[in-house]
Amino acid sequence: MPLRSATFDLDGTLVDSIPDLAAACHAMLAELGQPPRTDGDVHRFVGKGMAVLVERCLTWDAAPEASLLEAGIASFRRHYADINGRASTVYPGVVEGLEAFRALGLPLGVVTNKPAAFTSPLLERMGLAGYFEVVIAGDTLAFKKPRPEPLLHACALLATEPGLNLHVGDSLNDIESARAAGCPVICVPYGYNEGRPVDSADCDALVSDLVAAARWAAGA
Ligand SMILES: O=C(O)COP(=O)(O)O
Repeated sequence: MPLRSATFDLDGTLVDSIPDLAAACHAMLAELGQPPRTDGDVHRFVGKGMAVLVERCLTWDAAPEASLLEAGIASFRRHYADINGRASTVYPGVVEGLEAFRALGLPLGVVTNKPAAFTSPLLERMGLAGYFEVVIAGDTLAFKKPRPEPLLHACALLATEPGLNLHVGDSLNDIESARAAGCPVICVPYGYNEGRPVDSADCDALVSDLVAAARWAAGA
């Protein structure tokens, strides 16, 4: 059966947001007088939403105290609101790929673990907002990827069945969420997978970029 819609992960799939996420982490840690992290650490820590990113930055021998974590989240929010989109870039092939998906007549959505307060501003600043009919952020629902709910909600809003919605992501969070929701899922290899290379065995296909993803969708 031909596909009826497609959804996309944001960080690591559409946009390389590590420079801004890392800058906000550096500013937060400095403000709280905590040991610094490298950009490489932040690259490994991104994936399960903002609170987990901050918690991982603050975890050395043990998890941070609740009050420190709370202060870290508040500080990160303030800094990232300022920085979000400044040094982030759209990956090569994304605009051409989204145009190709659109040419297939598929309505498109974003399903990200990024909080809503940062998702729409980033899509706007990157010039991508107009491609998407539906945006499900990390705090739109009570559950994030790898739970299936965000993708199921996107499918309902896109008026499609999960089995006919292709999800395109960069990580095991995307793959597990799609598998649990019953969506076909393909991955790009250039994003963030919490420090591991994404494995072609786990998804329906590993494609070099979104142009190749649209070619795969056309043949599905
Ligand atoms: O905010 C995160 O942790 C990751 O966001 P993503 O789901 O767009 O990769």
